[in-house]
Amino acid sequence: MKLEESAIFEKIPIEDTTIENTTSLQPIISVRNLTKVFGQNWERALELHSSGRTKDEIYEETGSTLALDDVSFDVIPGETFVLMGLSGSGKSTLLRCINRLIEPTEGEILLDGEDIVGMGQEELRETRRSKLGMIFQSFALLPHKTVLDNVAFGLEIQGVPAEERHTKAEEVLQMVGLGGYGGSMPDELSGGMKQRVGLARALTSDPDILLMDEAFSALDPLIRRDMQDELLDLQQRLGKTIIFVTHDLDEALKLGDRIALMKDGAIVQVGTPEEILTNPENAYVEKFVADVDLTRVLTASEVMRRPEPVAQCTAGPRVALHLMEEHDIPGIFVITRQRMLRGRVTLDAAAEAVKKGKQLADILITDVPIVAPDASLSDIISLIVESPYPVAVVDDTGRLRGVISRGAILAALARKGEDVNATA
Ligand SMILES: Nc1ncnc2c1ncn2[C@@H]1O[C@H](COP(=O)(O)OP(=O)(O)OP(=O)(O)O)[C@@H](O)[C@H]1O
Repeated sequence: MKLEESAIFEKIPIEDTTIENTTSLQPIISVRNLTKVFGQNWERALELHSSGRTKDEIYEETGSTLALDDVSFDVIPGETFVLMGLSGSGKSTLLRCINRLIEPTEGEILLDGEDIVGMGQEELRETRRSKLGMIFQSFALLPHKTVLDNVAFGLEIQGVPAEERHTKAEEVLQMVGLGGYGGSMPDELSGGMKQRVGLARALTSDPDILLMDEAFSALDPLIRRDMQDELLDLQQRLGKTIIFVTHDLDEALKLGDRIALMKDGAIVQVGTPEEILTNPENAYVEKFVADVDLTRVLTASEVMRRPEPVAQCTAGPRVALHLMEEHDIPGIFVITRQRMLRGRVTLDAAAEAVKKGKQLADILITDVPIVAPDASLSDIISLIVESPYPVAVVDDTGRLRGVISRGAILAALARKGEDVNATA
């Protein structure tokens, strides 16, 4: 009898929580065949490229650098899309082409269907202002202005009156956890706080898209982790589309709904963190992800068993006992009519209850450990190992999504390990 089978449930419609619904949405950004050559001799560089020369050969002959090589991808509204790759792979160039801080050599970048590459200066300025916010690694704060004025600077340039822009700036400072710091000067702040100011500044004009270039790379590891959590939280609250550049795989796996891995100016794979890890499309990706600790990537929802039948708490001990005997299992979870998890009943306790005429409620074990579907395995593994019973995975509306036992963890790790090895 397997421990993970000790839960039976009524058929609960399982809603897939992946981004499957969003794939039918129109992309907010579509990059098509984007190429960037730095240097005068770009036409010759492109000729050499189409005749099969490498980036280094092209540079040797022309002095020009092929920084982006026919890049195409879509970004879906509300997702965090991470551009990841080693130094020099073209991440920053790609990000800066999106707001045209760098002019692409060839290709299209559609923002909500409009090609930013073809825009004139006025239209470009308006698009940048209303749709795009940028956050830099170096914070790029104005040292002689207060935090409030730094945050309000974009609005000041647009001619927004002082009172209105300060009210807005104060509001976004609150949003990033810096309420009350408006009067401080940038050099009075820690690195993490400075980057919060950078984030606030980008949010003042309420852009749809945030472009973040190695935004947390200059921060100490602990502060960096805090900022990543803060960004995930903000993202959940505000639903912005984020394009996030990083060379750090852990950061990419933590923040990305999808990740594009870049090499020599080209995208070598786009996929969810799980896809990149468990299904690397080529040897380069495989090598890139070889040392990843799977427990930090897998979440509770990927390891849990999806529940099948449920015992309602109105059912009584006789029904519970019947279900357990019928399915040859030692225990069941019990839920209310609203599908909230109430607790767990063991076979022995149910038999006892029937004998003594007790009710189901009298024998419920209610301190069943509960974890959230998106909890990482590394955070919950000790809880699961120490729990005498399977742990319940419950979403934030209280719905029981599944159960995890010790065996399920080992099975999931073995499965993922096999998947990774099978592609080797
Ligand atoms: N202004 C420039 N002039 C000439 N070459 C450039 C320029 N900016 C970038 N490059 C070159 O383009 C290529 C891609 O650089 P890019 O900065 O986009 O890479 P990256 O992946 O962001 O790396 P890093 O993390 O080091 O910034 C590199 O070969 C780089 O040397």
